[in-house]
Amino acid sequence: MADTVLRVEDLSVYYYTLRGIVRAVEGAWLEARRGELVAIVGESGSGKSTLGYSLLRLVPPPGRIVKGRILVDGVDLTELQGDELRRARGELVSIVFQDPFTTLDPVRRIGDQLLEVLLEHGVPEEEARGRVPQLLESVGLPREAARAYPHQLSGGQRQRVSIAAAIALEPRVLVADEPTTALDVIVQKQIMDLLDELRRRHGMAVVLVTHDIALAAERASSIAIMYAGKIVEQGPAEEVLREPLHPYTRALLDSVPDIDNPRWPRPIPGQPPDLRRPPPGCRFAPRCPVVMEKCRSKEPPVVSPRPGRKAACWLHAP
Ligand SMILES: Nc1ncnc2c1ncn2[C@@H]1O[C@H](COP(=O)(O)OP(=O)(O)OP(=O)(O)O)[C@@H](O)[C@H]1O
Ligand code: NI
Repeated sequence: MADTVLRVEDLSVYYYTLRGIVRAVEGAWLEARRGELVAIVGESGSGKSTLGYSLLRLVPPPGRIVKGRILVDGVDLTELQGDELRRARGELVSIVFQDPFTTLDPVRRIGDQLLEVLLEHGVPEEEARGRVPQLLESVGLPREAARAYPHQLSGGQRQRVSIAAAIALEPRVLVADEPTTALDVIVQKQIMDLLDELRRRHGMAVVLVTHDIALAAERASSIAIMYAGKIVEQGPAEEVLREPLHPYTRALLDSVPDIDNPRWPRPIPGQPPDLRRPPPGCRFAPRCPVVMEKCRSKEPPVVSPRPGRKAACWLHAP
């Protein structure tokens, strides 16, 4: 599609630990269109953050991208090096973390930190100085916040500053890894509202990494479901939630309390696999209520049984 700004193709990311190779992301695929919010949803340890960091080539050691392509506006990030990569981080794709201190330096004033982001990307000094107050205002902070140190701000205000830093260069894609998990509910809503507003204003795609399917349901236009390192399904949010294609998506939906669903939440039986020794075939096969013989030996292909929807499941494969 013409307005696709992010396309992840066949991406695998492994951690080479002393105790074995953790196949944290395997053959992942993902798409985001201009201005849309894509939520990556999955249980803890399913590889959501690893996938999110990969989009900036920021996988921490001993992690490494072992294969695949990450196309942002047609530029393959996996091929960039040095200065090109540094420029792409910020100008093409940027990230907001759960803990704003990951981005903010506790001993430097907010304004200086934002200024530095602009200067590092070649914005002339005078222009950059003029942009700092605008940036603060665009994230709902007073321009006086420039003189503050991070510890003088509340958690929500600090998250606004890290969002300001992330959008300073107007990236095409903003990855937000559990950006509101550390905040109380009211502030959580304000930060999500801010992300929505910035996304609409700049036409930027937001990739929201979250374990919270209710948050995804409320905010996302598109949902990608991740299980044990694999994207198992992606499609328009309402369709995925109303009529999931993958048995894991259904199990995940049944496992969360839902006021519209009179049934008691049913936890998914069994445990996710050890990613050092994932099962052959479909990784969900050992827990799947509708497993078939071939699921245990052959990896399901990614198919598109309906326009706009994709799933990796033998139920829908020819
Ligand atoms: N630095 C690391 N070294 C080794 N293994 C790692 C490292 N970081 C993550 N992993 C492993 O990679 C897998 C995916 O982890 P990841 O943090 O990406 O999952 P997640 O879906 O973001 O989980 P959570 O919801 O708990 O944040 C897990 O098995 C995890 O133990
Ligand atoms: Ni995570």
